Amino acid sequence: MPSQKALVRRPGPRLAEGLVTHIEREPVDAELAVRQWEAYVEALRAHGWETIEVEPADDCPDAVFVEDTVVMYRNVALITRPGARSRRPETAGVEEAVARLGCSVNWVWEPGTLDGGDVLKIGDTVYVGRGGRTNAAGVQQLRAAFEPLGAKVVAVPVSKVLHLKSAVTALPDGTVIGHIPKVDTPSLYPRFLPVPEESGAHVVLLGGSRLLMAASAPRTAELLGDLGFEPVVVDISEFEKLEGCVTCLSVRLRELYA
Ligand SMILES: NC(=O)NCCC[C@H](N)C(=O)O
Repeated sequence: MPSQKALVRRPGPRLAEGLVTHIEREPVDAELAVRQWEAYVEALRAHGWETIEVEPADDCPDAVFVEDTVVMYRNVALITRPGARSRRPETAGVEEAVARLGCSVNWVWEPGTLDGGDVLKIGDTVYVGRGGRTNAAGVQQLRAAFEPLGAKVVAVPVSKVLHLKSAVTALPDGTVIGHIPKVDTPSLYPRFLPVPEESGAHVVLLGGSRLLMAASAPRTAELLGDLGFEPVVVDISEFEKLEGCVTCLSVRLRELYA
C-alpha cells in the first residue's frame, strides 16, 4: 500500500516578515493565515493524506513554506540548501522529520543552493528551475543525487517568478500547465496547457483526478473541471502575499518503505 503522508509546518509568529521578491509587500493577517493553513491541512486529510507536522521553526518567517527545504525522489530525501540565507535554519527540523519516517537522507552542500519550489517531478523526469534561488551547483548536486536512482533531470531557466513551480506544475496525466506570461520556455515541455491565471498554474495532485488549487484561480478551476478534473479549492490569500502557493505548503511522501 503506497504511503500517503504529507509534511506540513505550522506558520510561526514572524510569518508577516516573510520574504517577497517579485511582488509588492502587503500586510499579512497572521490570524487569518493560521485559519487558512488549518483549512489547507484539513483538505489534505479529507482526501486521504496523513499529515505530519514538522517541528515549528518560529524564528524563521518563511518556515511554513516547507516544500522548499526537501526534495523527495523515491525514498530519498534531499535536504536542500535554500537560496535565501534567512531560510537555511529551516532545514534542521525537516531533516529530523524525514529521518524519523525512514527516508534515506542526502544533502545539498555549499556552494550549491536549491529550493524545493524549483523542482517539478513528472514520473521519472525531474525538472529543476535555475533561477534566483537555485544555482548551477545545486542543479549538479540534484543530478548526482537522483540520476543514479533512475531520474532524468532537466534544467529549466526561471527568470520571471520566484520558483519553477511558481510558473508551472503538472496535471495527473503529465500535462504541464502554466500562465504564459510567467513561463520562460513553454516549448521545453512535451505537453503544455496554458491557463488563464498566474495562480492557476499551481496544482497539488491529491489522487485520482482531484487537484488542490487556490481560490484565486476560479477561471482555471473552471477550465480544469471542464477537462474532467476535480478542483478542491482552498483560500491561501495570506500566503500568496508572501509569494507562496498551494504546492509550497506541503511535501507529499509517496514512496516510503514504511
Ligand atoms: N515553493 C514556494 O513557492 N515557496 C514560496 C516561498 C515564499 C517565501 N516568502 C520565499 O520567498 O522564500
